[in-house]
Amino acid sequence: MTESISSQNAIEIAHLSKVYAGGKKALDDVSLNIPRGQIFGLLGPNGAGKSTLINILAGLVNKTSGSARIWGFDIDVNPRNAKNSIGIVNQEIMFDPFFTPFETLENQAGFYGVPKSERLSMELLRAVHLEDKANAYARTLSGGMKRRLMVAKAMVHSPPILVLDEPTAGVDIMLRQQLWDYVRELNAQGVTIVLTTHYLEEAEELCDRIAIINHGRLIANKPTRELVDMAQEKIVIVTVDRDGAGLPSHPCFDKVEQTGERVFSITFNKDRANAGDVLGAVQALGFGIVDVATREPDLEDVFLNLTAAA
Ligand SMILES: Nc1ncnc2c1ncn2[C@@H]1O[C@H](COP(=O)(O)OP(=O)(O)OP(=O)(O)O)[C@@H](O)[C@H]1O
Repeated sequence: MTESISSQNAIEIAHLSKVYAGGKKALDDVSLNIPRGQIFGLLGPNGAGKSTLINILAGLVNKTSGSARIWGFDIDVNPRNAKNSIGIVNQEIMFDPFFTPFETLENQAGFYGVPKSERLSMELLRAVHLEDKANAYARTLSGGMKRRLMVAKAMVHSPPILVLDEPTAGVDIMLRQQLWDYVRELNAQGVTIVLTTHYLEEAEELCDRIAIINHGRLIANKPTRELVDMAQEKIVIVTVDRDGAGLPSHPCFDKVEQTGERVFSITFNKDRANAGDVLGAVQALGFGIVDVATREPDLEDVFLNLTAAA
């Protein structure tokens, strides 16, 4: 494979648009660079366009306009090299149920032209904790096992980029953790990981950088920490010293919720007030404060704010 000389980016997407037959605009002028060596999260609500983007990179959907380069290879000019540079785990589970996991990986390696002596089928099965199922029929595997087999299948040609489209949907928590351990391990070995997930907590924990797509448009693309810091809302939870008909409104409060007996969860905007202002306001309304806790905003808050505003 001719090594690309172009840049430090694993994937470069410029002005990518997709209009499906029937007129649905699934991607609208998306430009996005995914740096090499990262775990990159692509988030967005249902129908935002994430799968369309990934399927264009996989060569499964034709773009309407724009360009994309994978490991420096333009998907139009050099489709074969582009395809060889990426392994994709789709949302749907796709393999022949009559082959064993070992045969499934061997067949896939053959499809990519990997010589027999260079195949890694058993190593891959071991890595995804399926070595004891190597010779079972794939149709007898559980949902979580099938998904892990899909990940192994995407890695048979040792691509420098692994894309996981909702890889943990329907996978229980323990297996999800094992899958992420493997993904982290691959990343530590230098594989660039791109994943879409609905689990914001997971994205926050795993990803170096996160892009958010909404209605086919890119609405954010930042290091995870910066994105989380964008949350404008903060929450103070106060326990007051007496029963009342609830806390009256106050200019400092964006939202007040009673979450327990004498316990109120008060949301405020960190640009307009601080926790001291909020507590002062509670006291000024005639309540004594017995206890205080704060909750930091997380990615879910940012996500909801951004997608609601867009
Ligand atoms: N083959 C198709 N023909 C017409 N419209 C399509 C097709 N595939 C997807 N769409 C539409 O394009 C939009 C984007 O869909 P896409 O599957 O890319 O979103 P997504 O972000 O992956 O959603 P999800 O998280 O639910 O998988 C949706 O409105 C969808 O209905």
